[in-house]
Formats: sequence, structure tokens, C-alpha cells
Amino acid sequence: MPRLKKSLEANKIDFRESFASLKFIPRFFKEIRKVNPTLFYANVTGRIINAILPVIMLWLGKLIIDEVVLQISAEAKDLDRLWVLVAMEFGLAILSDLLSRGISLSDALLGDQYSISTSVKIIKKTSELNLAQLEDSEFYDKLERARQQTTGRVGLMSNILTQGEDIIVIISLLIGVVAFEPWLIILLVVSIIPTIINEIKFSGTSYSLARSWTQERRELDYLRYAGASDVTAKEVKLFGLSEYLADRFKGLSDKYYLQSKKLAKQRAGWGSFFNMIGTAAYYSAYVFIIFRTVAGVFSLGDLTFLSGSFNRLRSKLQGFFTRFTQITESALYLQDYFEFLDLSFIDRKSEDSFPLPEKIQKGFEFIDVGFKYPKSDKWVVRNINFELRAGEKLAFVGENGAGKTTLIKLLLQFYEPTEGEILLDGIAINKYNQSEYQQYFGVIFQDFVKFELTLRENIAMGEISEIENQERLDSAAEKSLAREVITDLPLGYNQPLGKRFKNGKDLSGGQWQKIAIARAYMKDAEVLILDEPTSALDARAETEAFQRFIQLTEGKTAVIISHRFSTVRIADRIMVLKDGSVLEIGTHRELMENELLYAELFNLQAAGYQ
Ligand SMILES: Nc1ncnc2c1ncn2[C@@H]1O[C@H](COP(=O)(O)OP(=O)(O)OP(=O)(O)O)[C@@H](O)[C@H]1O
Repeated sequence: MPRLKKSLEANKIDFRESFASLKFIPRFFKEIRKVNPTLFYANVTGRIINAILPVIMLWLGKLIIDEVVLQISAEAKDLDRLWVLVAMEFGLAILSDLLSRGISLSDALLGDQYSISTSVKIIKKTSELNLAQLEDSEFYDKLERARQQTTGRVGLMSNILTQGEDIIVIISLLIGVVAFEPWLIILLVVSIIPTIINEIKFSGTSYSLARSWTQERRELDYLRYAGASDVTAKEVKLFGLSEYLADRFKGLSDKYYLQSKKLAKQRAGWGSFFNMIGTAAYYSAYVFIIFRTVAGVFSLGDLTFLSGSFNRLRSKLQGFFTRFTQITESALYLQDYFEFLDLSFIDRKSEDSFPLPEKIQKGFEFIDVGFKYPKSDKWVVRNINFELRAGEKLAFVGENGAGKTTLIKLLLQFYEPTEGEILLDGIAINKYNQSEYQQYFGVIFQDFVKFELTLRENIAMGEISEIENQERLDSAAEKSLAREVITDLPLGYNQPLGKRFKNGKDLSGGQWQKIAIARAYMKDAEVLILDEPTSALDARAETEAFQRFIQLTEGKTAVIISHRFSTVRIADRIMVLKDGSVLEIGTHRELMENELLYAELFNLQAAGYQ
């Protein structure tokens, strides 16, 4: 537990910091207004009208009672004025109810629209960021906090609007009370000071707790997923992991529960204590008003008006301060959200970057490239020198962890080399506009995404603007051998894939790979990169897929990563990596003559097939 206490302390947000986060509120409201201006202004207008109704109704109540008292003692009763007053109060009560319902409805609608728009913004922003940011755990915490608080932000919107509404109610009630008896203000102040003290005391603590637990909450989410998802179900069952995962989840959750329970208990305890003081002040005011009424200074109507106003003022003011703390706490989440949206990413503007060549002339060149992943001291690759010539098919070979995928990530500018540089036609690749440069490539990674969408979408993801171009989809499917997968599926191109949704059909590993390769063919890319895309295909399908690939991409530059030497040998040249360095590079024949690692591994695999 001391670790938790410490992290809570470290994350303790003081009142000043919560206060500072309020500066994000104007931006927040600008975003909400943009989502639906008409609804937004209707909401604000409704609230303003609703805010002045309480004081008018209390005043009418006073007039009604005074009129009743008058009529009791009158000889000739004239109830006309009384009925007019009652009818007016009745009308206002109906109006107030309608307004409140309208406000709740528009809050909900605005909230829904706003959370859709923030989710879209978060998705778009995530895609703008570079891989180094995406793979950073601190970034994930920020993303998590930005994403998680969607519903909180909706609550924040109505809280702020209600706060504005209550300020008007408070001012109008204050005017009423001061006009009658300015002394009551002193008692009012006394009655709400305890609430203010309580709120200052606890401000920011729940946020601090939630914030200090961001990492653990991610872990909890992961454990929930690992313990209860179709992807992990097979192994969880087979290895009997369910209890272990459930215990681990429970252990961590209980710690969080205990922390929040302690906080909630403290808050409730102090809250009741301070509230008692406030109630005592209210009753002192009540006694004071009763004395004045008995003494004949106030009428019975005045008594109801004043005690009603005082009571309302007290609860509104209390609500105001409690809500203020809630607002400052939620505004801290707002800070996370806007900080996430404002994260900058490195992309050179097109004005100060070189235009990309229409057609690659010379090719790519790695010069003394070395790389360490961010926050790591280990050289993953070093002293890398090689050329990827225009139109060439180059294969990367090497043991697991040798650095093959890392070289691809560097080539794609997902990361900047730590030392050395990579050139395209003699110019450093980071001199080109990054997003245009990345459009140059068609890539299938070994952990390509199996989108749980339709088969059509899965193929079209390679060039999504062409999703309706049936001819292009057919041709991509034909080239990648995915055609037979499609004809086997009952809904063809419109078949939802994966098990998550209704009618979804899952595919075998090899079938998924064929779909992924079709995705690469969809894009008419200058450079194609296939990072072990055929590992799940059977030997015949793999050879066929590669032979096709070589024919179909005639004249295009390509990099192929594979652990199967029967595939690798088809490439123009082969580069062998060992422990992050280039061990040898050349044609199949040259490398066989070298009699180094390539020849050894080739012979080993060939022997295995005999
Ligand atoms: N995002 C990352 N952060 C830190 N280290 C990483 C990251 N990705 C990979 N590494 C490390 O870099 C080294 C090289 O990994 P890489 O994926 O390039 O190997 P590979 O040759 O493609 O391996 P495989 O054949 O298993 O796919 C490994 O030691 C790995 O642990």
C-alpha cells in the first residue's frame, strides 16, 4: 500500500492547479457550440428563463399568502385577485417543468453529438502521430485519459451550464432577500462557509486518485480482455488460466476500491459535519425571521418568502460550490483531452521539403545507419550500409530479433535513425514531406490488421478511395489468390469478417494473409514491402504467391522478409542480418558460394524438406 499512497501523493493536484485547468472551458464551449449552434443557443436561452422563475414564484407565493390572510379578516370576500395569482403561479410551474425537460433533452442531444465529435477527433489525432509516440506508454496513458472521459465531458457541459443558471437564480434571490432584510446575508455567509472549506479540502483528490491509477486501469482493462475474450479463450481454457487472471484482476481492483472507499468515507464524514453547521445557521435565520414576524415587522407572506428564499439560496450556494469542485476536477480531464489534441507531430511542411520523384531513379541507400528505440540504450541495428536499387527485389533474412522489421520502420520514417542516414535518389528521406513519402509504399506487416469489417473493406483498406471500384478489387483479389476465399464465403465481398459481429465469419491464418496481400495490390505503390506475409500459407501457396508477386510487380522496387529460403531465393538479392548488422548481401548464388550463415541456413532448411 505505501507505493499507492506515494503515487497518490505524487499526483495530488492542488486547488491552484485545478483552478488553472478552468482556462480550457472557453475552448470546450467553442467546440460544443460548433457541434450544433441552434441547440446550444436554445439550451442557454431556456436556462436563462428558467433561472429567473424561482424568485418570481416565491414572490407570487408571498402575495398569495398575504392575500389569503387579508381575505380571512375581510368582511366582504373578493377572491378574484387571489385566483389570478394562483393561476399565474400554476402557469409558471408548468413553464418551469417544460423548460427543465427541454433543457435535459437538449443536454442529452448535445452531449451525444459532442461525444461523437470528440471520438472522431481522437481517432484522427491518433493517426497523425508518429510511431515513436504511439509506442510510448506515457502516450498511452494520455490517450487513455483523453478517451475515457467522453461521458465525463458531457456531464461537465451540463454542470457548467447549470452553474451559469444557478448564478442567475442566486443573484435574483439575493436581491429579494437584501431588499427585505440585509442582516440575513451575514447568516447566509456563515451557513455556506463550511461547504466551501469542505470543497477546498477535497478538491482534486478523486482526480489525483484516478490519475495515479491510469497505468493500473490499463492493466485492469487488459486483464479483463485477456480473461474474457474470444481471442484468448482457447489458451485460457486449455492452460486453466481463468482463476489466475481473475485473481490478478481482483487483487488489483481491490486495491483501487480500498483507496476510493477511504476517500469517499472521508468526504462523506467531513461533508456531514460541515453540513450540520450550515443547517444550524439556517435555523438561526429562521428563528430570527419568526421573531420579526411575531413582532409584526414581517407579514406571513414575508415569512414564507424569506424562509423559502433563504433556504433556496443556501442550497443553491452549496450546490454552486460543490459543483464548482466537480467542474474543476472534470476540467482537469479536459486538460488531458486538449493536451492530447495539441500533441505535435513531426511532419515537414511541403514548402520546405523536396518534391518526391515520380519514378524512383537510383533507389534507397542506408549509410552507416544505427538505431536505438526511444527510452532504450540498446543498439538494435548498427553500421548498416546497403542499397535498395530501383526496380530491385531485395529479401531480408535473419534470426528472430535480428532487426529486419526495424529496418523497414526506419525506411518508412516511422522512426528517425539514431545515427547515419537513409537516402532516396541521393536525398535524405527526411527531406521529403513525410506523409507524401509514406504514400509511396504498400506494406503488409507480419502483424497486419484483421479488420473486423466486411471483406470488401478489408481489401479496399489498401486504397480506401477505390472501395467502389469492383474491377480493381477483383484484380487485387485475383493477384493475391484471395479470389477462392471470396467465392467460398456465402456473402462474398459483403461478408463481415471476424467473430465480433452478427454473420461474421472468421478465416484461417492463410486466408487472412491472402486478403492482406490483396490489400497491398490495391494500392498502386512505388515500393512494396512484404514482412513475412506468407508464413501461414502452405508451401505450395507460398511459392505460387511469391512467383506471382515477382511477375506482377515487374519493374517495382520491393523488400521481402521471409524465413523460408525457397521463397527468399527468388529475390534478386538477399541481405543477411545478424545481431543488428549486415553479415552478407548478394544473389542466392553468391551467398551460397560465400558459405557463411546463408548457405548454412539454406542447407539446413533444404535438408529438413528432404
Ligand atoms: N517498439 C520497440 N521498442 C523497443 N524495442 C523493440 C521494439 N520493437 C522491436 N524491438 C527490439 O528490437 C529488436 C529487433 O526487432 P525486430 O522486430 O526488428 O526483429 P526482426 O528481425 O524483425 O525479428 P522477427 O524475425 O522475429 O520478426 C528486438 O530485440 C526487439 O526486442
